[in-house]
Amino acid sequence: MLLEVKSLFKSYKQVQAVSDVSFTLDRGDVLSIIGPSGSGKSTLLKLIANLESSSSGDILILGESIQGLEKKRKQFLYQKMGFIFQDFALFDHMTVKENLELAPRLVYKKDKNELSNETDRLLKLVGLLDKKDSYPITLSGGQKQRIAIARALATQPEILLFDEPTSALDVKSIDDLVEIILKLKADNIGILIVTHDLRFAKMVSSRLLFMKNSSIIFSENIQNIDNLDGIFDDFLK
Ligand SMILES: Nc1ncnc2c1ncn2[C@@H]1O[C@H](COP(=O)(O)OP(=O)(O)OP(=O)(O)O)[C@@H](O)[C@H]1O
Repeated sequence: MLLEVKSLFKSYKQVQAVSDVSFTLDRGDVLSIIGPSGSGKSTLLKLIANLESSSSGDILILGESIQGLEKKRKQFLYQKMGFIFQDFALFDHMTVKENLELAPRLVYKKDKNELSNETDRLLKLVGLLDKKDSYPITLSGGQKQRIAIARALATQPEILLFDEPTSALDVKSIDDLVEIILKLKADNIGILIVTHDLRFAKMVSSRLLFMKNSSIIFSENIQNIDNLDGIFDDFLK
């Protein structure tokens, strides 16, 4: 199992943001967490990405609990996880190539040739090899996101986390994103997506988790969901 979330809780003073959330993510799974605003989706993603600490519960990466681990082992496990932020978080003063090569250069100490070959491979995967020497400011929202995906892949993660990936995209860019996610799924990467976008979730997911009032109230494999829109209408009531 790539990722296992066990009875996770998070509260902020009076607010219970995440209550008793459990699920698993396996290789080649695309899991979308859907829910109304304030239901706890972003908090859950932050807990998984180690950007916030939980009040209780456990997270296992590649079968290993992250609790009480020594720093190096924890770092190693978190390197298995790539995060694509809603605002993409690219470094504007660096070219696309420099953005992609920063982390692998620091983490894996690869030489220039190796880095350059890997950069070309990743940029081909996201269809943007011709933007290698461009600066992020010259790219469209959809292109920035594809670069953010390539950058996340540069450290060879097995799990990818996406926060609201379609929020800044036009229809064509969403179609491109769907294609990339399905390629990554076929490469056996486990993908967790937080989204409001049911149409998109339907196109990429193998399983949907519906979150409401800080808990997962319903989880179903996509092939078992016939009338998705009907379910969602009921769910939002
Ligand atoms: N840093 C914080 N301090 C206090 N309360 C917070 C904090 N972050 C989130 N919350 C609260 O936790 C609850 C869940 O918020 P969260 O952002 O996880 O929801 P969400 O489902 O991601 O919403 P949206 O779809 O609008 O982004 C909300 O009531 C929110 O106000």
